[in-house]
Amino acid sequence: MPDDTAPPSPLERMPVSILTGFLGSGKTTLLKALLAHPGMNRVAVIINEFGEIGLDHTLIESVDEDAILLNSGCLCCTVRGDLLDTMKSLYKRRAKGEVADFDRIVIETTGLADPAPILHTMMSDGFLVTRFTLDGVVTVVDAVNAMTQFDRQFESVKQAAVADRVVLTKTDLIPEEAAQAVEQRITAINPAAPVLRVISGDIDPAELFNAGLYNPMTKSSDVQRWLKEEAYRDTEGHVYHRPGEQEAEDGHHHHDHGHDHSHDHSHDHAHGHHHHDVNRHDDHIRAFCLTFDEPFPWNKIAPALDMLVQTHGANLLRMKGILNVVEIDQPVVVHAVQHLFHPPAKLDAWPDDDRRSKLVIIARDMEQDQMTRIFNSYLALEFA
Ligand SMILES: Nc1nc2c(ncn2[C@@H]2O[C@H](COP(=O)(O)OP(=O)(O)OP(=O)(O)O)[C@@H](O)[C@H]2O)c(=O)[nH]1
Repeated sequence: MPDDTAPPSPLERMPVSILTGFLGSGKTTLLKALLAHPGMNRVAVIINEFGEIGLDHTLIESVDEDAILLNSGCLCCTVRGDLLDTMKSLYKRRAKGEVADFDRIVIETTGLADPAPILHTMMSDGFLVTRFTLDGVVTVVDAVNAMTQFDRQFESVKQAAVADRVVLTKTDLIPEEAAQAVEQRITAINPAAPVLRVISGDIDPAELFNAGLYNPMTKSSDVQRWLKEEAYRDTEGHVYHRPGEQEAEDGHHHHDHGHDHSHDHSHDHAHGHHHHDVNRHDDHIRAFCLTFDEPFPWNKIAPALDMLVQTHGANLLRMKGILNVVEIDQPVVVHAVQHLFHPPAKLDAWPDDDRRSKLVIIARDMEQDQMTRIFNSYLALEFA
């Protein structure tokens, strides 16, 4: 009996594109616009969400039922096994004709994801490497917030550094000189990647995809170091913020572990070291969902959200929500990225029977109960 999942010839390997970028940078907006192009109907999308509910799933209205939402945590850490399994199973089901045919996979990572482990997975798993080819990494950078993010969030620097293409969004919201300064900074991090200015996802998919084989040798040296670090971290599990780690004159980290961990991947998930890796990017980051049973009067919810963003914007990395508003028949969707609050938008219909308002928040140094208290106090305020 022929094996219909046998590896194809190298040139027939299926391209996989990684879409990454910091929280709220515009990945979903870009993907939604890309999927509307005629040539993009044979794409399988894998979306990962960070948090209790995958709100993006409801926000990407045009994704068909073959789109896949992994919802068990952050793609680069806890969902890693699932990602491999998902890609394998998708490939096999396609070969058997059980799912719609597709000829490309796009993986949209959570905004907090460190893409390096995903890249490493793609390059080191035997099944994947013989069936898929990593077409390229598209990193979406938000021109409004990029400078602050590069200063404060090392992940955003990593995301820019691994990019094959950088999509610079929201340049419509800042002066030209500011946009150029961001472009220069991205180019300094990643001299090889073209920086494409894209307003609200308006770009031809051909400019982003078919970027050629992903080759770590063409990346800047930092990326190579990170990938090696990832391979090392895979087997050790607790390397990254090791106390006592020294930065040597040659710029490399020295770890005083005294023996080589890089040879053995076989125990990768077999021991307990990975457990504390869950959402470890930053121990100060919390993702949670606030749920509200009763519809909000608009003159309560609008000022409360505004105050939240004004007073806690620096720690409010990302907020998005679906709101049930008394005066409005349709659900209202809100987004905030730190201090930047995007205009609320009405959805045509609720995604399901659940009519509760939900706010998904990714915050730094704020616990859910603290956020709930603050938000409730803002809701209780009387405005003239
Ligand atoms: N003005 C302007 N707004 C944009 C542009 N691109 C995206 N946005 C807005 O930015 C907000 C966040 O965009 P999303 O596409 O949800 O960002 P994301 O990267 O998917 O967010 P996460 O899934 O939370 O990581 C939305 O309100 C978009 O409408 C742009 O080029 N210009």
